[in-house]
Amino acid sequence: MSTIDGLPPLREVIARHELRAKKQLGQNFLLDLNLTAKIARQAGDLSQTDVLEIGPGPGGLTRGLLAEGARHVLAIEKDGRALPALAEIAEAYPGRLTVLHGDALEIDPLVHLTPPIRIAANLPYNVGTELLIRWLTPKDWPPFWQSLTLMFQKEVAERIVAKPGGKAYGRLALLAQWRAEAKIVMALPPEAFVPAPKVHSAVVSLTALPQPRYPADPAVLSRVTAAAFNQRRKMLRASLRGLHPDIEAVLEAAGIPPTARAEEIDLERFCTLARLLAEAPRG
Ligand SMILES: C[S@@+](CC[C@H](N)C(=O)[O-])C[C@H]1O[C@@H](n2cnc3c(N)ncnc32)[C@H](O)[C@@H]1O
Repeated sequence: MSTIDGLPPLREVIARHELRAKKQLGQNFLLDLNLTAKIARQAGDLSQTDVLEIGPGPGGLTRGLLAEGARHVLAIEKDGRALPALAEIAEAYPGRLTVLHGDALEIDPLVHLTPPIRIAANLPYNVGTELLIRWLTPKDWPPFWQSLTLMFQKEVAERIVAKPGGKAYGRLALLAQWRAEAKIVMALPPEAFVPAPKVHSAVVSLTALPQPRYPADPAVLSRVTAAAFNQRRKMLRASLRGLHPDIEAVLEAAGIPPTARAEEIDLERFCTLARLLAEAPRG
């Protein structure tokens, strides 16, 4: 059977390299190359771009990214069993695929990448969320990446793009939307993966904004949103009491009713609150 890139079908690759999915590595593979090419297209024009891919596994998404014209893909994979399959792809795309064997949480990929850089990944959800938070909270902004195209459990994807007023809205939404444009671009049912996970999935696209949507000090904003959402059912005058001796006055100055709860407050008002707290003497 031929495939869109002329390499063997992924089912055959997996069988030949005995890549039985390991649960502890969160392995749910995408084997449909039309689907992986479609995900790769969501990452935008890749022809002049280096792509950082985390967790390539047998290489379904990697092949999608290369077939869609990525200038260079740097793939970091923890499971050594996947390396022979990835080496075959590297051979088919000379000079365009570099594979690093290791834990993406411990490797600094920057030395291997040339800007502009985009990131794409279908990762175990716990690793994905931790990396997302790191990518969204660098020391300086704009970050090293232009866009993130990431597969998440549907419920996590909904938390990233959530607007005020619902259960999904919280720190992750504020963090993502403060300095990036975040949207869900694809929904995938469990059967899209082998083996099928228990949950539905979605691809989230995040494009870095040149500067934050509203000015605020990142550390103060983080402190305010942590305090507000750690006790999300309390009124803000109670949950934020430790941040200022007269928190009610500061809330009112920010246009926030002191009796409101965190999930009712939009990003702009959280940023105003963070600015006022940064100016005011600490309680
Ligand atoms: C959900 S599978 C996806 C594989 C492939 N991208 C696909 O779409 O078919 C997640 C992949 O991430 C790898 N992985 C898990 N934890 C990792 C980590 N900390 N660093 C790098 N890769 C990791 C797994 O071995 C696995 O290959």
